[in-house]
Amino acid sequence: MLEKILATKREEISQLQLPEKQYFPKKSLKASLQKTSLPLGLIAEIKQASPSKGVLCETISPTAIARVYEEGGASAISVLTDRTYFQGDTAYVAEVKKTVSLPVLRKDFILSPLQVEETACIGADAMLLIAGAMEAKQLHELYELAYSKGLECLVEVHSEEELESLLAVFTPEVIGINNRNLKTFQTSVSQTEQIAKMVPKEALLVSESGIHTPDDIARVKKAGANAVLIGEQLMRKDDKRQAIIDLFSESAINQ
Ligand SMILES: O=C(O)c1ccccc1NCC(=O)[C@H](O)[C@H](O)COP(=O)(O)O
Repeated sequence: MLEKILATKREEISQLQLPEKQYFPKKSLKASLQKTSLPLGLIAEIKQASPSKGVLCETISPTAIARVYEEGGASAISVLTDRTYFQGDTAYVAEVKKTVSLPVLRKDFILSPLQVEETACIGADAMLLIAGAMEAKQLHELYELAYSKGLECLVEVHSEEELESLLAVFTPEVIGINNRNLKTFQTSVSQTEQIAKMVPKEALLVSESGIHTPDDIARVKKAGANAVLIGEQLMRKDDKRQAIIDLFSESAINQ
């Protein structure tokens, strides 16, 4: 699946024109995740559809969702900007930035320096880089370019091998372990439990995908995660604020 998405993305990049630059106060993803009021940091995701689950919500208001996520205690908002597979939009980033004071992570398949430029133009604070999408050396170049433009990166791995290749080149400040197998689409927090041991202590660790219960959160926290990235579980709920309260119930997580 990742190959199919990346092929579409390469096609889009060949047509990409930079939008007008949007200016917003910068917010640090890493700092915000470190000073959470919840038992661990929460990157709450705005995602209308996905390749694995199809359409999650017929219509969405990214600004209304972002406001509720902020009220619920999220540390950052992840905004899907890919249109083809996730029904996202690059315009959502600025809309969310105008609405909340949290850092905004642009979630897309970033493969080229031009997309890094675009990410800075649309007003994001941070962007995703996927280790499985390119060589570690190329990822490092995009990472350095992003930081030179004031953007932080969430660097995502799906396996021990990917993390090993990455660490041979550099140690990202924020590392995500994605619990979703991109071939089968199955998710399991045991991915985080397995790979977290290899994450250097100086990196901030985010467990991503397939987090649906307080027990999932308790397990990844115990494995060493500093934060979680949650999409579907929140997007499917009408009362997203209550959904955050239910997921992060202290007693369930700390038992
Ligand atoms: O969500 C998918 O189906 C998907 C398929 C292929 C590549 C990426 C995909 N998702 C991107 C994500 O990383 C998730 O949206 C994010 O981690 C949240 O996951 P979830 O809480 O399971 O919605």
